[in-house]
Amino acid sequence: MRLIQNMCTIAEYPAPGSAAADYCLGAAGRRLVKIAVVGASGVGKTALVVRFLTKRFIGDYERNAGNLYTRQVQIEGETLAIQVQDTPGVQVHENGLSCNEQLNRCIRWADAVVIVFSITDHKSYELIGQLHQHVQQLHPGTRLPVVVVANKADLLHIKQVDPQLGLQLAGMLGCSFYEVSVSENYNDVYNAFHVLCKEVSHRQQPSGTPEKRRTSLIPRPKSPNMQDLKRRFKQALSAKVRTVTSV
Ligand SMILES: Nc1nc2c(ncn2[C@@H]2O[C@H](COP(=O)(O)OP(=O)(O)OP(=O)(O)O)[C@@H](O)[C@H]2O)c(=O)[nH]1
Repeated sequence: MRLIQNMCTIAEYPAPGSAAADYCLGAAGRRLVKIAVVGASGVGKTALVVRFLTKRFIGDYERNAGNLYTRQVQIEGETLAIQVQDTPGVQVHENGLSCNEQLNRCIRWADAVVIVFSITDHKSYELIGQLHQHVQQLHPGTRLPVVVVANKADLLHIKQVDPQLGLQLAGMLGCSFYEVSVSENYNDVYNAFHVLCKEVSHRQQPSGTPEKRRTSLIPRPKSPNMQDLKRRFKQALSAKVRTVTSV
């Protein structure tokens, strides 16, 4: 991973708000979007992250240790700093999902999550629901933006999951869904991250942002009903005054 260009490996699971976590923000102090990529082992999480960051598909990776990468993206005219946390594959035990503290810390740190499964691995698909639930449990009181990604769409001849099922499940969970082939297509990968960044960016906008202020500066046409009401109110008042003075 050290050879990858255009991004920097910062640290493994930096604590939220730590100096390491903010390192790649740079002096520009850009708004930061933090994304965790989770899923079963071998589904292509590292390949997905690397593809998004470098546009390149690199076939083989050493087993993932959970690296954090950063890049800048343009979202609606604003340059945002994005940190992407790759994570080791989630393990499943008899009594369900097994997420270690590292992974939980990473999910808590994130503003948004990409849940990846492979269409060639039904077990990885079966994890989606539990993973989504786990993510939301670690963010009580908010609904974290999540995108479900079905990877390895190029391997149709050995598929175990119909991508349509992924779409349905994502819909039920209220998530966006992307079917991608990290090895063959960059655009779908980019779109999946882009939609997530956009959602986080919108959520981060405090009220009274430039966007809102700009619109409030545009003079609004006065409601004809209000005008009418005012006119009638004045008429009624002057009639009353006339009545009072005539007594
Ligand atoms: N054919 C094909 N192979 C892919 C695709 N994406 C990833 N792979 C391959 O799948 C294997 C696993 O990819 P990784 O990115 O290491 O998967 P991972 O989810 O990070 O795996 P862990 O680190 O074990 O959690 C590698 O051999 C990749 O080259 C894809 O879209 N198509």
